[in-house]
Amino acid sequence: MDVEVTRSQVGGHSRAPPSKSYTHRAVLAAGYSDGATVADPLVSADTRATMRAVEAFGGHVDRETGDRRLDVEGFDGRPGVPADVIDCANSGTTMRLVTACAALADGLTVLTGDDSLRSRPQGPLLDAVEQLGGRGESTRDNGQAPLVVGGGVDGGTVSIPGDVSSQYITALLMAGAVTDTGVTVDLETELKSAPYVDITLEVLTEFGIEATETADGYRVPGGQTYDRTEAYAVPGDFSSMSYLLAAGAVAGGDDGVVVEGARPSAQGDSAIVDVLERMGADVAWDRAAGEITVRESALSGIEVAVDDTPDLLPTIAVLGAVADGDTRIVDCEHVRYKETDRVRAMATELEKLGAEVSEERDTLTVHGNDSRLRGATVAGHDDHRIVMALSVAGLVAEGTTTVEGADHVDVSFPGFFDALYDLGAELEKHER
Ligand SMILES: O=C(O)C1=C[C@@H](OP(=O)(O)O)[C@@H](O)[C@H](O)C1
Ligand SMILES: C=C(OP(=O)(O)O)C(=O)O
Repeated sequence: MDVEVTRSQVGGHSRAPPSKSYTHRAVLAAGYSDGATVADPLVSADTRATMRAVEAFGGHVDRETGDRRLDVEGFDGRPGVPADVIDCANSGTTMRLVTACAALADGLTVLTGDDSLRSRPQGPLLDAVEQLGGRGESTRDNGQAPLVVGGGVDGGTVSIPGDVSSQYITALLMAGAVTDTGVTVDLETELKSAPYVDITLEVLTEFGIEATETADGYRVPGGQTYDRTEAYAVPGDFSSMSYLLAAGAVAGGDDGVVVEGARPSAQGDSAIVDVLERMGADVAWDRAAGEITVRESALSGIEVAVDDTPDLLPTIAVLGAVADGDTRIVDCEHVRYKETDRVRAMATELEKLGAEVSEERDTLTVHGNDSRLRGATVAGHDDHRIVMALSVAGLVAEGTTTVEGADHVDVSFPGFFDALYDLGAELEKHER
């Protein structure tokens, strides 16, 4: 599907979808337990991949209750050996979290995914599994999926880089809790995307699991049991919210956009509020009500480090393309290891819309541009975040912007275009 977005104003209330990161963790934590309910989950292509994995390990996810609740029967600590390969589709989180889980099983698990996921780095996590005495192999011997994992690991100490993906640490902590001796993770380099490990620690606590930060990394004691009696409620997703908030800041008029479901949580991507404020946007977060209001404002370029918030890069790049002066997005090398190289993809596509952009390995600079963005046909790079960010740019670009491959929003925000349309955006979907 392609989507044509015509320059238009937006306004009104919109509800943030539930958090992808919390949903993945809650569904898998429920899988490790003897059963639990996840309330207000995100049901999207990525979280469905994690549900499939829980089922492959011997659990069951009852989706009959619809989008409001998932009743998960667990595989009760140790996963069974799957009867078939596990297809993680486009979801890096699923592949990493499931790799460490599969290392607990007595037999072998084969994990694969789509073209994008089969090109993302898994090597450091496979090494970690081997350091724990398990088997962690890439079938092509290139550190990428398909993977073969197993060996019934029982705990130990691993050294792992912190600057490729925090999901490796999340994976090891979640699996480590049910090993005999626990897992100590020593970080070889500074941790990027650190707030995602905070999300993990929060969810682990909610499922009765103890894990702590140490001087060199993290430690989870073994012999623990995942347990949750009350339904676990998933908060709203700040990465998804960033597109709605950016839409309000660039095209929201005087009334602006109000995003509901913005309850404070461990999500680092709530930094989007601060970024908007620093760029000069009229933005206010009522934390008690869980509502963020943003009105259209003249924006100025700033420097933003995205070491903790990689998923905000496409949104900030679009804000930078509309702002006066340069926006420098620094500390962004790890954003190249996502569904696509998002630094390169945003540079390429914003240039098609008339923005001036320069790219270094660790920095993306969007130069202030007096002339307006102009509508063009842009590629979505089979990446939900690129599609959503470019669609927001389409709200301000002169004329019409066609975003190709727009169906990829299903990965994290299936209702994205409906939400934008309901806010008043002029857009048309075209099946290819
Ligand atoms: O753990 C998570 O839920 C995530 C961690 C981040 O990845 P990295 O840790 O690989 O940067 C983030 O980009 C991804 O969207 C979700
Ligand atoms: C990178 C992302 O997710 P994952 O790593 O789970 O594919 C994302 O949602 O932007």
